[in-house]
Amino acid sequence: MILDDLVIATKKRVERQRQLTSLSDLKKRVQHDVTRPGDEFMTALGKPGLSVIAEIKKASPSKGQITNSFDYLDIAKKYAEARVDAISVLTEPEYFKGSLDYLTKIAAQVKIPLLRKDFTISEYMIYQAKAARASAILLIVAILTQQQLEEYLKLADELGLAAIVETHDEKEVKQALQAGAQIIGVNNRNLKDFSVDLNNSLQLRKLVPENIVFVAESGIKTAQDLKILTNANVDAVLIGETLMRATDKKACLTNLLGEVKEDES
Ligand SMILES: O=C(O)c1ccccc1NCC(=O)[C@H](O)[C@H](O)COP(=O)(O)O
Repeated sequence: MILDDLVIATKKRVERQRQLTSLSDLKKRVQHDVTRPGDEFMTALGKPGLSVIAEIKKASPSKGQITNSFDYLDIAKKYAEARVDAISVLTEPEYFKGSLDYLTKIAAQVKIPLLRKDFTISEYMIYQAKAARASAILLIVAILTQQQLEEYLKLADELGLAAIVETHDEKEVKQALQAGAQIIGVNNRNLKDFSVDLNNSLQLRKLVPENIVFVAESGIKTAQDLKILTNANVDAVLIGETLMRATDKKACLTNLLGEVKEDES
């Protein structure tokens, strides 16, 4: 499965990075940083009404290269102008053509909570996220043991970072809740065959208590999709490809959110 390949590639990448910057050096870099950007991320996603996390990604395993026009700073500024609630930045280089450097540079210019979207497999990557000025990290249940999930949630909290705990099915939602996740994401993309089904979010929403922030991820393309998810009491949506392919990102967001905003007002 693609997740296995992503984990192997990530382990190799982190090993190479450790040769350049040790974990103890990374820890020193963040030791005096007492900010808690995760709190803003949490507030942004949990506010009344539907919140939007807009994603910045150049490529993906399911779609290959998504766009040739990839001025990530300009895209982040456009998202900020459109008043999205948070931005997700792919930092995985091999399959998504991302970079942690993109996140650091965006954080320096755009004052919106940032999710480091990567395949977190070690505490090293959580310290990296803090040093890069992320507000939140992604923890994918399918690639972690229960013990890792709990330890990484605790470490993220100690560093003032929020965490989206990503799930795909009922069993994983239960694992996320048991680990104490405060934000649960449901990925609508089946990572075995890449098919997308919004019903996955609709079904699993029922298993997540109201006090936990619920994020629907992947395959969101139309205003009707957003309306359905809003009616199902989803707190936030993560939208990638649809926005990356839009030449006018602000107009695309306005169109997507049109009916939802009308209903909220
Ligand atoms: O998108 C993929 O091909 C993919 C494959 C393997 C692991 C993760 C993958 N995608 C990451 C994501 O979760 C999406 O980037 C995110 O949910 C946005 O999805 P979309 O709006 O469909 O671009």
